[in-house]
Amino acid sequence: MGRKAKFNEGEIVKKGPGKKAKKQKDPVLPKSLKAPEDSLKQLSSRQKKRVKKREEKKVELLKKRQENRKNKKKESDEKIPPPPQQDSSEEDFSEDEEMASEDDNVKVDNLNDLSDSEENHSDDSYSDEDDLLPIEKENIKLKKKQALEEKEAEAEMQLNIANQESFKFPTKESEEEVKSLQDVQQRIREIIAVLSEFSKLRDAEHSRSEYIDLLKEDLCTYYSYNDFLMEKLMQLFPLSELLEYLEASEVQRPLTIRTNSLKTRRRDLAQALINRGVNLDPIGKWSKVGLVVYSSQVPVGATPEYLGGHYIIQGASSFLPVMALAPQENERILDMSSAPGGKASHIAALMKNTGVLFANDSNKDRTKAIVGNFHRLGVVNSVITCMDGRNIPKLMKVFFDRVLLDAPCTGTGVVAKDNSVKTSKNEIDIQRCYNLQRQLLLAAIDSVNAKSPTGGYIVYSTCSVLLEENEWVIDFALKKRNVKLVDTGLGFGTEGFTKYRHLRLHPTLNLTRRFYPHEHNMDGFFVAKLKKFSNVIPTSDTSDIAEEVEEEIEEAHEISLDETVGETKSTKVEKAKKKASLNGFKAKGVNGQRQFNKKIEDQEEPSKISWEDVPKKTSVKLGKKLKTVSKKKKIGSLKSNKPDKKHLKHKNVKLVKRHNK
Ligand SMILES: C[S@@+](CC[C@H](N)C(=O)[O-])C[C@H]1O[C@@H](n2cnc3c(N)ncnc32)[C@H](O)[C@@H]1O
Repeated sequence: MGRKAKFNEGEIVKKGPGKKAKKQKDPVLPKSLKAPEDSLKQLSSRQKKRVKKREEKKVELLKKRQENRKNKKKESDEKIPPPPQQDSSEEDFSEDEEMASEDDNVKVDNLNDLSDSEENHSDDSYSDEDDLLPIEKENIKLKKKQALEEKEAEAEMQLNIANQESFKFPTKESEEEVKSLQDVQQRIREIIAVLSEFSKLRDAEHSRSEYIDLLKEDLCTYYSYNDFLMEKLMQLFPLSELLEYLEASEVQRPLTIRTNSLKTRRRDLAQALINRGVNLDPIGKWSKVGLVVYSSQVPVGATPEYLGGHYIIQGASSFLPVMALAPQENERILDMSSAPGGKASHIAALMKNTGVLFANDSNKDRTKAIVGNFHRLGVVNSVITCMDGRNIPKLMKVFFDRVLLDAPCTGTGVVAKDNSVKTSKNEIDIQRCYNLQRQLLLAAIDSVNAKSPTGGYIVYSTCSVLLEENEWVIDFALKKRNVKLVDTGLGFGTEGFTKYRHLRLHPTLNLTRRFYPHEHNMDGFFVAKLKKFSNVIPTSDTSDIAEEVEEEIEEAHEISLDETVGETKSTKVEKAKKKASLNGFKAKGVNGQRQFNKKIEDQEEPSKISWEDVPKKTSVKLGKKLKTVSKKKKIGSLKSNKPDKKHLKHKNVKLVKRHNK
């Protein structure tokens, strides 16, 4: 293929021109790429001088070495007579010695020339830099800059450490001094630094809780939260993350819109809005309908596209519960608390206006907003109702394929939108919320048909970050109804809590998802997806594994008291306990948990439960306490995920057994 280039022209002896070669000359390397014949020609006058200097030095060095060698030989010839025979190793040794002495000389020379060589070195680097490409020069500059920055950072860190060490716990007098916000911020950092290495940096006179109280006080001052909410947040997040969360909550989330797929496609909508001077992008890979708006020359809530119902302004987090619900065409779906209809219209779009969508809200005024939005967005498969969601199962029990409960909540996840949340919430508000949320969730579950061929799902969501309104509500439902948690299918989000301080929640709560402003650039949000596996509502005396465990222990105890069987009391009880632990429950703690559950169930009206009420470990005591255990059985179950039938079957077996005995 083609002619071969001959870059080694000098070496090749031509055998004679070929046919082609006669017509055309062989290709040769262009002059610009060829190595310069006389490299000195290319050097500047300064470089030439330096090269000359180096050459001279080399020659001098060589001369010195030769002289040294000659002198040595002379000395050795005069002093030591040559040995008659030398073996090779000795020869090597003398040679080594010679080499070493030579090296020493060189070293001495080098040492003498140190200042010189340093000069040379800098000269060399200078000349090297001269030869470098611009990009390489830039690289060197960048490296120098980086090194400088590292040095500065190190110095700053040392300064911080020095500051940390000098942090003094404030006295009452110093506390009274008026401080700027900057001072408060600085002290927040200092306290966090002390808390991170408490044993080393603490003031021995002050306890950890004193430091934490001081930190809480400063955080409340700096971020304008009330004491109650700040304490809740401090319990939720590790300190380092807490600061990130608080900072992110100060900033509004990006403006996002959802394409109404009933009327247009995202691509067409984006083009139309770009033409109007809207700077936007797809929201992310996780949504096919979301767009994030960076800037706009027109009000996004008043464009012809908006008025024509091609999109709705909706926070990114609001997409999530509907995506988790995954509505199907021709289903019967209920949005239990749907005003102003943002999520409900998304559900209608995914149903492609088929089936029936019940959009309910207890607030009459707010339902008007649902009507308006549905008109604008072209939702035609809906029935808008205004009733207390808790009453829906009375009218439509086991009726829906899917239910969304986007529950009323404290809104602690959306402080960036509504600053008043920071200071307006207290314990009573939270209790009021979670009591209503629990009742609504049970009603939502009771409205769903477990036998739905396509569904049987309930999605629960809130825009709160508090555990009491999220995992705790779900944990309650898991105990009260025949539902189990399933994957939300969202593919991202932080796992829900299964442990919180000394509270232990159902292990599957890790399937729920939390969303945070500092992690996901969304409002604080919670999503859980439940699957109903039986339409039977467990009654209060329906038992569960934990109860069975207690029964077994009780039974064993009764038997041992009767002394009808050969086995001793202790062995019977031990056997039962073993069986219990095999069932996955420890006998210890069950009773305590039960008492705690009862307290929750009794809370129809808001009342104060502090986390300290949660029992850590309460052992089931045998003997006198047995009566109390059996009384409590009537109150409720610890976990009612088991279908009733199975349980009753089990009970029957047990009754027969007892009868036989
Ligand atoms: C978080 S908002 C719902 C937002 C709505 N899902 C959306 O995306 O547009 C909670 C709603 O619950 C309603 N609500 C409060 N108590 C209710 C109850 N007992 N039954 C039904 N809805 C209730 C409120 O009126 C409020 O509109």
